[in-house]
Amino acid sequence: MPEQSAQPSPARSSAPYDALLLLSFGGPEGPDDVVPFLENVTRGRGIPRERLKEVGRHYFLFGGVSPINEQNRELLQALRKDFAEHGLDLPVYWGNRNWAPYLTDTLREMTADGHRRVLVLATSAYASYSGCRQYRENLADALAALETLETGGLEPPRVDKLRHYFNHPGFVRPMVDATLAALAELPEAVRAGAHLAFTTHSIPTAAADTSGPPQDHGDGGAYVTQHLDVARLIADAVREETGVEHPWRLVYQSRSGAPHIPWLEPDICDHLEELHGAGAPAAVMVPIGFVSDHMEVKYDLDTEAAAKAEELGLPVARASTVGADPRFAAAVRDLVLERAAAERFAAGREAAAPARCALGALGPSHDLCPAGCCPARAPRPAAAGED
Ligand SMILES: CC1=C(CCC(=O)O)c2cc3nc(cc4[nH]c(cc5[nH]c(cc1n2)c(C)c5CCC(=O)O)c(CCC(=O)O)c4C)C(CCC(=O)O)=C3C
Ligand SMILES: [Fe+2]
Repeated sequence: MPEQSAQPSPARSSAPYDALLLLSFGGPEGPDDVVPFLENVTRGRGIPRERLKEVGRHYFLFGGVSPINEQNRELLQALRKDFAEHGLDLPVYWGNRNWAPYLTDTLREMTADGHRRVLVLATSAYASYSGCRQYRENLADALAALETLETGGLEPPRVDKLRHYFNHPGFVRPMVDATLAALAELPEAVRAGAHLAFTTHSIPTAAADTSGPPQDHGDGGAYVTQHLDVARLIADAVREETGVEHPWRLVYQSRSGAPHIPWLEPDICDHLEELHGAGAPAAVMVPIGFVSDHMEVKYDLDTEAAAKAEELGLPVARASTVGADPRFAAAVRDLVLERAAAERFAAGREAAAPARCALGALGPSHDLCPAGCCPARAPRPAAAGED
């Protein structure tokens, strides 16, 4: 049998989907963008003014430019390249929640281009209100806005969201390599004793406890459980590779909100202090909570936490994020084909349910967020879920 054919085999078809939307946070691209961007992010969410000034300062330190948009452009190219090389004929668009190109504009363009079934890849790998439902709420808002906008009389497309990919090997393996590379940056004398500090965005403990489907609620919810699973997977893989058992812990960064509201702890800076106090010779910071090296990584880790480590005299290195790694692009292709096959199976157009790739103890995440998944404090319409 010939290996190649002009048409992708049914197993490699993305039908019924006709486009992929890369949906991200967005970030400012110059000094004049910073304040309007922060207004977009915080609209109606009561972030203290002091915190906003502080966050604005972080952006101004970098000329008002967040690295996130450039990284999404790179990911877009990586996805298009991977799809083209594997005969997957699926156009890829890009839209953001908080900055241009805005989600609503991109969805309008997709509608005008005739797309009827759109699959969404969010640049957030885990469950939580901020990392999942808020993206779904913004999708619902954008779809509602399309109804009142000039779309040439076209109905907005039907939108589905890819499942959480925190435990997909194409997300985990690049982080294993990045952790090994960061360990290699440390002076040899302290390398074997280095602690691994896996970091993610702190969120209110109330939001963590209600993250994921209702059966996962409580005790940090799916958010903490999923991060712990990824951290353990990376620590295990590093031990296998180096033969060294590096002590590790999941810690948090980038907290905001009022001081009297409990958020996930410890903060990375406090953790570095504690490590130093306990005689740890070095640490590697591994930002598993983020898909790319955006501002949270460049400022909160590379600037603030690095300064703390310097002050302590603790050697640290920081592992890079997955970004536009070709293995991640391939993982997205795998997830697209899996979801497309699942939709065809559900519609009775495919004989078997697709295989679903996942590492670790938790198994593949759900396709459709069930009712009560990562609830908002004030319920709002959200797309691509059961409620
Ligand atoms: C879980 C999570 C992720 C990871 C998942 C994902 O990637 O989505 C994430 C990503 C990001 N967060 C980002 C920026 C900001 N997040 C803020 C505020 C907040 N984030 C929260 C959580 C998360 N955030 C929360 C609970 C808040 C407070 C309340 C609220 O506002 O909901 C604020 C307001 C000021 C502040 O409070 O710091 C800003 C400016 C950027 C862009 C960076 C760039 O420009 O390079 C990115 C990728
Ligand atoms: Fe954030």
